[in-house]
Amino acid sequence: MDLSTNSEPSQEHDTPSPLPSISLTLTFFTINLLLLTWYIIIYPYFYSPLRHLPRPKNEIPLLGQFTTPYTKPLGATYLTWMTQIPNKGLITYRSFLNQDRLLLTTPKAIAEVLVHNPYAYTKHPSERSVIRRFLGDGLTISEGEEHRFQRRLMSLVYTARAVKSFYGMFWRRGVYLTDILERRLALTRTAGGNKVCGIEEMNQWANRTTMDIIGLAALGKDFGCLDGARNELFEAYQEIFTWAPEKDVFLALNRLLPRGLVSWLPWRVNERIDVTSATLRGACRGLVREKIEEFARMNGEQEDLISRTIRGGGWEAEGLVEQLPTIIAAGHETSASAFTWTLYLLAQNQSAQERLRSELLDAMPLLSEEPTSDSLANILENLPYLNTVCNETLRFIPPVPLIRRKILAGTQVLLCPYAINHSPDLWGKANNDCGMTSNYAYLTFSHGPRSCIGQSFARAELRTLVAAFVVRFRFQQARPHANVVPVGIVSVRPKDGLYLEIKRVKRAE
Ligand code: HEM
Repeated sequence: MDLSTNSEPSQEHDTPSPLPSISLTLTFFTINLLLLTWYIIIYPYFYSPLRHLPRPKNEIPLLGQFTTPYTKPLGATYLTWMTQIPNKGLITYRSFLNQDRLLLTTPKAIAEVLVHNPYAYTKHPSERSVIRRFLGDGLTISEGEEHRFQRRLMSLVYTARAVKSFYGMFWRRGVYLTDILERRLALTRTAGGNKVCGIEEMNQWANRTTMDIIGLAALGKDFGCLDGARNELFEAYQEIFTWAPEKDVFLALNRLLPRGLVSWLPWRVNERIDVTSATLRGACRGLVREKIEEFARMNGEQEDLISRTIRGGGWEAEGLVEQLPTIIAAGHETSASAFTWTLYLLAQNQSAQERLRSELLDAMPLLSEEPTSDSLANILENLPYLNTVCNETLRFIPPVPLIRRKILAGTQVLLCPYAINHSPDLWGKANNDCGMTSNYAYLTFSHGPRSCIGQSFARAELRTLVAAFVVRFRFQQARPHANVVPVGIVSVRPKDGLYLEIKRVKRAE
């Protein structure tokens, strides 16, 4: 008996035919290929309603336009397009895999999105999901009625009166920073004999200062960052906001792939986000709990932002936990950026620095040893050159590089503060012709119901820190030929730091 022939039929029965699985796989690939062909080629080139709008030339098929070369300020490419491509308020371009983008270029277009229909143009879903992963459900990502409600409650807290009451604290922190730097200078002098100046990386000092300030303003709590105390909250924010190429890839993938998919990828960036956001949430939960207990103990008499918020009513403890990471993030990172870039521009322009110093030194006798918030506000808000320097820096290098909104099946609408703030059409073409032609020519703090709620706070903080620094130190760029490039995720920082050579201004001056 031939056993081998007997066994053959049973083998045929046991092994399933590969045909169904092959055809399933083929169907899967064909559907995906068709979908990709539709989204990447047919829709953008033949159906997109944006396809007839003005657009830049030299697009690379599938790769689209590269808008962030990292050798120029973020937004420089948009500015070039705005000045070179004739348009009536809208320029379109294709990004990676031919995703449509829409750049707004005129006051009318900006007003339509930010002021007339702010809730129709929602924040982009990918941006919201990334911010939610990092910072929770704060004001920056709420929409519609929920946003209106939260904004109304929070506006009661960021009043002009509240901001004025912080001037004394801003000043003390500014002076504290300069005291620390002066002590470091003294050490350099001892070590280096006659050396009378030192080199400091100012962006990290700016971050430490504004983090301590937001801790005191929001919670009445000194985070001790200027003293070099280890602070897990500060470290988590630094990790989030420090630019790295892989973070740009992460953000790009979030815009490209279905929401949630990127967070599944076994990738270091995902692991770090989980760790840092858990740290932030944990720390903020603890801080809110402490604050609520203190509020009850002290009959709600404190004047910090969270105490005022609790006093105003309308929030559950969990709601405050959701808001706090955003308040701290929005309240310190952008301010540090503004302070850093002001120092950078003053280091570039020594005559402006001297002029500012002399205005401040003339005003200083009016200040007592321990000036009150009211006296500081009265003096600093009325110094013309100080305010010009701060306004101009905020215009010239706006800390928030891009404002994004959504229309049409996820198409991104882009408003670029850098490009708008520099537009020759909106600011005049020649030096003697400069001046804002429209309120919307200044986009640093955005406009409308979603504009920066902390604008007055940020302006007061900046003018006070700049004043405290400039009266104490004369400074210049330590590496005069270094190309200091603004890069960033949420706000722009100098890519390789800002190294300043600082020198104590003589006391008699
Ligand atoms: C120079 C410093 C600052 C700049 C340039 C700045 C800029 C901006 C911009 C452009 C927006 C709109 C973003 C968008 O719509 O996508 C915004 C929103 C916001 N900012 Fe600021 N900001 C600064 C400082 C601050 C400070 C100090 C705080 C708080 C203490 C703050 C809190 C917020 C909040 C909570 C929002 C969200 C508002 C909403 O969606 O209703 N910002 N900021």
